Amino acid sequence: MTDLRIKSEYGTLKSVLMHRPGREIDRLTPYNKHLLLFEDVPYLEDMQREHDYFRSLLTQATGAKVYLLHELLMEVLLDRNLQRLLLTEGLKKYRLGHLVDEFMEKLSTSECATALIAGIKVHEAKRKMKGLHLEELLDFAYLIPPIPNLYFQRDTASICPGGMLFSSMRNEERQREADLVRVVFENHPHFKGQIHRVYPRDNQSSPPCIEGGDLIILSEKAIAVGDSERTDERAIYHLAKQLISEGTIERVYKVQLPKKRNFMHLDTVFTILDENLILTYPDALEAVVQTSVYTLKSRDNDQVHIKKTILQESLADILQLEIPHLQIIHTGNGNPDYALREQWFDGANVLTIAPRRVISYSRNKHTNRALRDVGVEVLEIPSSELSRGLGGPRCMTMPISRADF
Ligand SMILES: NC(=[NH2+])NCCC[C@H](N)C(=O)O
Repeated sequence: MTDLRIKSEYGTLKSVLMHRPGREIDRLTPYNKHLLLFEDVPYLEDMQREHDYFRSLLTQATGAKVYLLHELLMEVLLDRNLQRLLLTEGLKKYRLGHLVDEFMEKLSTSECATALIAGIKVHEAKRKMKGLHLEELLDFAYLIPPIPNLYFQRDTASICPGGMLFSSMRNEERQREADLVRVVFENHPHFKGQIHRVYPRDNQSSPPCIEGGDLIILSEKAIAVGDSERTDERAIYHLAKQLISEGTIERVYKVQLPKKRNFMHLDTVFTILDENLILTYPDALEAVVQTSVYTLKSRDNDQVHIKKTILQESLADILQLEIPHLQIIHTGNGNPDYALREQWFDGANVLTIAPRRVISYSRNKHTNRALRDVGVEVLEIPSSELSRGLGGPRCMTMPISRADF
C-alpha cells in the first residue's frame, strides 16, 4: 500500500475529507462567538443546505469521493480504547476525566460522536445518563465543549508531496478537531498504514503550532508555509528539516504574515489554480513582512543540517521564480474596494478541483468575473451562512488524493 501524498494544489480531486456542520453550530451565541472564532451566529439549517450543495457540486464535477468526518469517527469509536481516549481528551478541559467510564457505559456510539463534536452540557448529560453525579455543576455548563470550526477541515491536517502533517492548533478550542482527525487517519481501516507522518515527528504533548491552512504546495519539490497568526516559526523549521532530510522536498518557503485575523492563514492570501496560475488578494501579498527559504546545508551520514536564507525579493517575485510563466489574478477584479469586501468572505480562498476549475462563493462576484475572464471555470456555491465562520471553499476541504497532473 502506498502512502497518502499529494503533489499539487490543482490535480483533479480524487478524494477529500469534509465535515457537514451539525449541532455544534447551534452552540454559538453572541457571547461565545469570538472565543470560538466566529464572526456571527449562523442559522444551521441553511448552513447545512449550503454545505450539501457544495458537496454534491464537488462530487458531480469531479467524481471525487467525499469522506465525511462524522461517519469516519463513528466507525473509529467502535474501538473502545479509542473511544476512551477521545472522551478523556474531551472531558479534560474541565477536569472531568473521572466521568469517562460512566460516559462509555451509558452513551451509544452515535451519542458519543455527537458529544465529542457538539459538546455536551450538564442538563443533557443528566437526561441521557441517569444516575450521573453532577449535583455541584450548573445545568448549562459544558462537560465537553463544542468544536464549531470542525467544518474547516483544511486546518486540521495537510497532505503534501512528503507525507501527512497533523496540525497543532493555536487555539485550544480547535485542538480537539485536529485530535479527532489524527485518530481517524491513524486508525480507520481506509487510511491506517497509509500515513507517512511528517509532523509532529515524535509524540510530544504540545508541539509548536502549525495549521493546515498555512501550507501550500508550490511544486513537487517546494512548499510555502505561512508564518502567521496560527503557525510558529519553530514548527516550520521542524517540518522543513523533516521534509528536506527525507529528500522529497528541497525548498520550504516561510512566508511571514502580519499576525492579523484577516490574513490568518496563507490560504487567505493566495491559492493555486493551475500549474502557472494563482489567485491572490493584492493587499495581503503586499503585506507580507518577509520571505525566507529553508534548504539543505549539509548531509553527513545520518546528520542533516538545513539553512535559512532571507530573501530580498517580494513574494510575487519569488512565486514567479518558483512557478515558471506564472500569471497572477487579483481578487476584486482590480477594484480595491471590491477586493476588500470580498476578502471578508475569503475571495482568494477558492477550492481548485482540477486545473483551471474552481469552486467559489457566489457572493464574490467580482473575483469570479476576473477568474472567468482568464478562462477559469468557476462553479458557484451559496454562502450566506457558511461564510460567517470566516473561511472559504478551500478551508472547508482537506484533499486526500489528487490526480498527479
Ligand atoms: N484555512 C483557513 N483559512 N481557515 C479558516 C478558519 C476559520 C476559523 N473560524 C478560524 O478562525 O480558525
